Amino acid sequence: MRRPMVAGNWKMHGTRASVAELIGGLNQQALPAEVDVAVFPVSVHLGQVVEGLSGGVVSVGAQDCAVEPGQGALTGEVSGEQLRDVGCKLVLIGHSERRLILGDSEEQVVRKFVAAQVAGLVPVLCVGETLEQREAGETLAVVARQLDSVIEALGVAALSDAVVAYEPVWAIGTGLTATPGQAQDVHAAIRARVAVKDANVAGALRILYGGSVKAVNAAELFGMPDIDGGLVGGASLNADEFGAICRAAGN
Ligand SMILES: O=C[C@H](O)COP(=O)(O)O
Repeated sequence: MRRPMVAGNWKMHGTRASVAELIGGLNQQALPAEVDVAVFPVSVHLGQVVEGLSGGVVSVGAQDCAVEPGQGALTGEVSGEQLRDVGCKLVLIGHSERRLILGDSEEQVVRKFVAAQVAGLVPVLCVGETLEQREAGETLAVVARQLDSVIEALGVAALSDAVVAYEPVWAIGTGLTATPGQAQDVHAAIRARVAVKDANVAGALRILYGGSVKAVNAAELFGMPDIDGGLVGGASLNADEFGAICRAAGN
């Protein structure tokens, strides 16, 4: 039985004041004990969020980490160890905005995945196709390639301490959500691909769906057999909405 997870990616949003308000709202939510809940603020707000979230019910993660471990001459980057040091438990790796806008290559994604695990962080590996790729019938091939980069470099066992997030790029921030059936098909394909290497790792692997998840569509998506929760962008900036999505994962 996989434990559901709901993760809120705050992306490049927030000021100290608005983050304080969001923390206050999150602390008032009744969150289901059977769901792992995490939020991913911008790095300059990590300390504030770690300190502000009471009771340790909500884990804190970072949106990216450096390809190199430890400390060194890498201007502008933050290492996995530094993220751990401020209280992070998880880190997003290979979000499509980093791949497509900021130029993260497959090689960098793998190096960041390694750096995260070396630092003791749980990597949340993001995969997903663009609209053009979906329309060309390439969805499963694209997702398989992104998954295989990690499996081929590190072995399938690396996924036993990781989470995968399927995020169709065309559904991110657009209000367009993959139907539960469309999402389930890709999630099942991801699990099957991992199962070819190791059925136990595949069975235990949590695969989150991301792309315009909201309180109104969360329960239906999370009700699919291979969807183990969500990676939520815009809707995670509203504590009440995010709380409702977390509760939908617990039902
Ligand atoms: O990381 C989160 C995803 O990019 C989804 O964002 P969204 O919920 O705003 O569509």
